[in-house]
Amino acid sequence: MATRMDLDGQPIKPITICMIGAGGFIGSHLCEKLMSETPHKVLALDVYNDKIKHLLEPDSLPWAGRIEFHRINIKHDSRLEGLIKMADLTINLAAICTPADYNTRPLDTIYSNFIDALPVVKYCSENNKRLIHFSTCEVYGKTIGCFLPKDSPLRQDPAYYVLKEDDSPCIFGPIEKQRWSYACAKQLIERLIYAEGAENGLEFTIVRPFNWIGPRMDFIPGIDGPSEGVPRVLACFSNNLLRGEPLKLVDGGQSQRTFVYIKDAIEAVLLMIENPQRANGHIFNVGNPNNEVTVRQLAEMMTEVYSKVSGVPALEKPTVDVSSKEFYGEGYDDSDKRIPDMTIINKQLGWNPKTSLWDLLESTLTYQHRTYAEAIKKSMAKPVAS
Ligand SMILES: NC(=O)c1ccc[n+]([C@@H]2O[C@H](COP(=O)([O-])OP(=O)(O)OC[C@H]3O[C@@H](n4cnc5c(N)ncnc54)[C@H](O)[C@@H]3O)[C@@H](O)[C@H]2O)c1
Ligand SMILES: O=c1ccn([C@@H]2O[C@H](COP(=O)(O)OP(=O)(O)O[C@H]3OC[C@@H](O)[C@H](O)[C@H]3O)[C@@H](O)[C@H]2O)c(=O)[nH]1
Repeated sequence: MATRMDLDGQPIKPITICMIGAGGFIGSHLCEKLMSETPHKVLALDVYNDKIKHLLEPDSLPWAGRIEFHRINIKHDSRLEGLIKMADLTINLAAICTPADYNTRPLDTIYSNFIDALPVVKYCSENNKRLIHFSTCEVYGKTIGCFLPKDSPLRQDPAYYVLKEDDSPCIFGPIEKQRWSYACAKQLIERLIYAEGAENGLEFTIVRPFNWIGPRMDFIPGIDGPSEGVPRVLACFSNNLLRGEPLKLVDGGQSQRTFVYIKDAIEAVLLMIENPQRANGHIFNVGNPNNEVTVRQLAEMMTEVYSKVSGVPALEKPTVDVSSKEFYGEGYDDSDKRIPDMTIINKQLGWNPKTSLWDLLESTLTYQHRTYAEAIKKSMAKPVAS
């Protein structure tokens, strides 16, 4: 492998990375990238490893010996500090991060996103280890614009909706809207990491992902996850399409999101890993401001793309409305609009997303169809036990 150079033309030394939550959606793509394109070593920590099995076996893989899986629940495992000490850099991805859990399992959500992340921050700070922590775009909460009258022309002004790391406020709903338990826990851990940097010199980078999507995201209920489970929107809509059911639009599907292809976003993370002098002390939005749609438009586009890649004609009525109370239960609330400002990541790392929403849906839904269509067909053919 040729020596890799950083953005300042300096050779990059191979490092050891302790990756917590390496078996999840983002972790699996990051491990794949690090193994196939870099000389770095990964200590992969998670309670599951299904999504990285293809990187761990067999022993003949070109990167054998550079990735080690440790089945660890960071809530209670004394091996955590030792593994952080063995590494040059820790990346913490571990979290409960599906909205269906925020209002129905608020305690688990708060513990997972704040309490369980505390020892990781502490061990990094005490042992002078660099930390890349995964936060979320949800820390911005709602836009200022959504509080303006519906017909206010200011709603069209980017100053009222574009989300900037060093400028935008974090606006959450009332405590009884437990949806915000996740955003609030993430905000507090960000503040703690920032304070460790300010008071104790911790070298940190905080990542705020804006709806990264692609293959291996979450699970398909009843196939590789619980039948009653509610994953994030990509997997919910994929599941509906695979089963030939209408896609459920929560509260009319009016909320807006920007989606970025996981493979584009992983490039940004690699730049952070390999350019510490440019990434340390920063909070980065990582998203694609050009890929904005309402959830309704996302449903329509996914329906069209799925029909193209699978050859299965779309339903006459491809969507159905459902209330958030019915779909998520009491205490749900929503972010209205999420457009990332890209100034800081552009300036520090020169990163820009590349893939259009149509293209990323085409490759992702091709993957979903290939991976799940047969299994769904079989499961639907089975008689239901009475
Ligand atoms: N995917 C996105 O668009 C997105 C958006 C915003 C924020 N994030 C953040 O990025 C991170 C990764 O997200 P993801 O999409 O890969 O989610 P994911 O659920 O696929 O991955 C999280 C992984 O952490 C592991 N984990 C959770 N608790 C653990 C524990 N106690 N001990 C060990 N492992 C544990 C899980 O088993 C899982 O494999 C999360 O912190 C999430 O909040 C993701
Ligand atoms: O079947 C569905 C699922 C979801 N939705 C809607 O689709 C939108 C997106 O839902 P997602 O499940 O992807 O989750 P959100 O974008 O709201 O939050 C996510 O954002 C950033 C991360 O921190 C987390 O991964 C998650 O909190 C929401 O408005 C939701 O109400 C539907 O209309 N139908």
